Amino acid sequence: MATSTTMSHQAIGSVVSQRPFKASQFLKEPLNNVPMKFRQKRFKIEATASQISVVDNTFLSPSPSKNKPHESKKKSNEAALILIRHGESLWNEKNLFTGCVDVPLTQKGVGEAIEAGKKISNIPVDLIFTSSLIRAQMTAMLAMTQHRRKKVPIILHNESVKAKTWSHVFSEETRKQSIPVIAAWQLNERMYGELQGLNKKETAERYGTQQVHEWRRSYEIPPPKGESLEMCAERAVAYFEDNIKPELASGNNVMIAAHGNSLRSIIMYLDDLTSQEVTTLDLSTGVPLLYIFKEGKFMKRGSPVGSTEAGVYAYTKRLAQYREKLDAAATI
Ligand SMILES: O=C(O)[C@H](O)COP(=O)(O)O
Repeated sequence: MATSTTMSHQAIGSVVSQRPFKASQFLKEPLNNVPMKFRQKRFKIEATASQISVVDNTFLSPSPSKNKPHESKKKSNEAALILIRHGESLWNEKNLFTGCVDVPLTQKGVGEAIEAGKKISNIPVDLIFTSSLIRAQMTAMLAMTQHRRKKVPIILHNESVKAKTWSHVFSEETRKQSIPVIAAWQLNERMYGELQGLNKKETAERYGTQQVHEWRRSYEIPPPKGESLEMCAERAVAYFEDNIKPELASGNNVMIAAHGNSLRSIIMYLDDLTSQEVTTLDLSTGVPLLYIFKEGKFMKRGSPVGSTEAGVYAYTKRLAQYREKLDAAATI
């Protein structure tokens, strides 16, 4: 790995990962299931005895004394996974390379997040993962305002013992009506290096369209002093494997609100795309994608194709039942 790569990862880590975020129950699965391309350079993330899971919170557990909150949960044979790229940001609007610069949504982006929320309003969500960047967090929160289940998304603060203790919720009933939101820097946009803040069109005029296209869409080629998609995948896919997949395997339905490139790397992993195929994968802002995780496999159930909900997703039997329950509750 090039020196600049290592430095860029360290730089990101030192800024945003001062928090404890692992627990023994979520530490790595064997690497056997991880494709070779992600295996070799996988991040080594160690836990200390005092560290806790990203989801180690009593939200999903009836008893705060239990260390493994999910063990008591009835295992389901399938779980929904929703991926959403954030809505338009102020720098998307200005056509600037953004990367890890923390820029909020435009008004259009707010609208896109709300529309995305309408499209997933009948899909169950037990847990939300976002990047540490505000545009992804705004998108997740705005989308959830549209959800028919009306649970309250609550950001977990596990960065220190005090932050965790002071944000504790003491009512089990209230916890049941909440959705834990876990913010993770590993889901951040790729670090765009020395392109951050530059205009995309002007950069293409200066360095050539082909060069800029390779920086933006190739798998291996990093932008100057930034992360290639491959480097972005090292942390985003490792985080997915270590923290999100076990939740899906436990039957928890998960939404991830993140970024064009961190999600491209995760989709490459889910769909088993080659480094060539991923070059043509481009995600629109604010468009949710649905996967079903079943028997260890991810099945893409589609993305919105029209404004009518029936055309949005191919429902599974379980999702259809969830939808029926929401309809029944609405008519009481
Ligand atoms: O960081 C950015 O500039 C965008 O969010 C993603 O940009 P890209 O489409 O150039 O990868």
